[in-house]
Amino acid sequence: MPELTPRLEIRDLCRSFAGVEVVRNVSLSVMPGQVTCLLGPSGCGKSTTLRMIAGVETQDRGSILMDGKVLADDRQFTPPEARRIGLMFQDFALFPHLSVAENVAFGLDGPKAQQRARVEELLARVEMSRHIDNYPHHLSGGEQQRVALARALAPRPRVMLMDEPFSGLDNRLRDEIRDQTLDVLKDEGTAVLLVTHEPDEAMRMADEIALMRGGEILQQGAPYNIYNAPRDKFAVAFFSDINVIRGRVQGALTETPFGQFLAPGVPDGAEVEIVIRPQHIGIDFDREGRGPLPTPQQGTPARGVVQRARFMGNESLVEFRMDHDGSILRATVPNVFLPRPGKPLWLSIRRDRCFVFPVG
Ligand SMILES: Nc1ncnc2c1ncn2[C@@H]1O[C@H](COP(=O)(O)OP(=O)(O)OP(=O)(O)O)[C@@H](O)[C@H]1O
Repeated sequence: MPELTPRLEIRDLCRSFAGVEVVRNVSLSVMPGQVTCLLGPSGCGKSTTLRMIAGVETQDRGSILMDGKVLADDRQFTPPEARRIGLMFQDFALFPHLSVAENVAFGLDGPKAQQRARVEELLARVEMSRHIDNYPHHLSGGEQQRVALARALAPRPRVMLMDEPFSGLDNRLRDEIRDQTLDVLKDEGTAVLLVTHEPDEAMRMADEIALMRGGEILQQGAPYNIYNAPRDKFAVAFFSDINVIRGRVQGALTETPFGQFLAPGVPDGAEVEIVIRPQHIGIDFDREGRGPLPTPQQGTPARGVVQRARFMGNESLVEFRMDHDGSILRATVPNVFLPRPGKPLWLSIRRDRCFVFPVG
């Protein structure tokens, strides 16, 4: 039988500071063993949401449940230490005067031998057994982070809350520690709510992403769905650079220099924005002033002149000034191709990879 009760559920959580509502009707649930990322720009209310779940901040309205039981609502309040929630924050430092083993055992009670067994088990999981008797100042940042993970997991929390836990680590190390952390969390079956402002981190870690803006959840779903079926321009732009082409709708279609785009359900005369990621703009050569023939998949190509081309390693980012209106469009192309400024090329837009949104 699948487990149907969410490990963590929050319903209509609200919180204001000085009359400004910074978290508005936030609802989500996390199943055991699932990682949900609260993703959004700085100040959108992610940490406040996490703090309310941890119990270090109280909500104005809404409820927080664990395994179907109320932890906090307008009548009840379970104190933080009784919530069985683990915390891992970027600046959640280890205790400097305690050894690695003592740090990990800090939240444990029960017989010493049992505590020691749990400490050894977790340190082995995070590959830190050889540092068991060392002190935090002997460890690198990544090693400290692994011990912090072991410490947070030691009392077997039902839910783990993580606020930008990897942002103090350099890029290469961060990927490694993220993957390892994820493996350990999955093994333990903990439900994880992770706050980040980095889309790459959310895509890498999350089973579900809750994209936040201005205190509200704008869109929630599997990373694949959020990336490929974004609700609006903000949701597209949060994950990558975007190009925007404007058009006006007539008969559920909008006419542009790149051909027609479908705009189903948009009334005649309304303005739409066609949003396209740089990697989904196709490029073709100029053949004496002519480009490739139109196709249903790519529409009509339009000509632009290379303004700048930057080599980025795996790909090059090429900036074009379009002949038809002087606007700038950006395309990424495989790094084998680095066109010179001044070169005319033809750009086309993949119909299955662009998004058409009504303006306003
Ligand atoms: N204790 C507080 N008193 C007053 N305002 C607060 C308090 N805590 C948070 N805020 C405000 O609430 C808003 C949301 O803050 P929050 O820290 O939740 O955002 P965030 O999305 O986590 O951002 P960041 O990634 O920068 O931490 C911000 O405008 C912040 O200044």
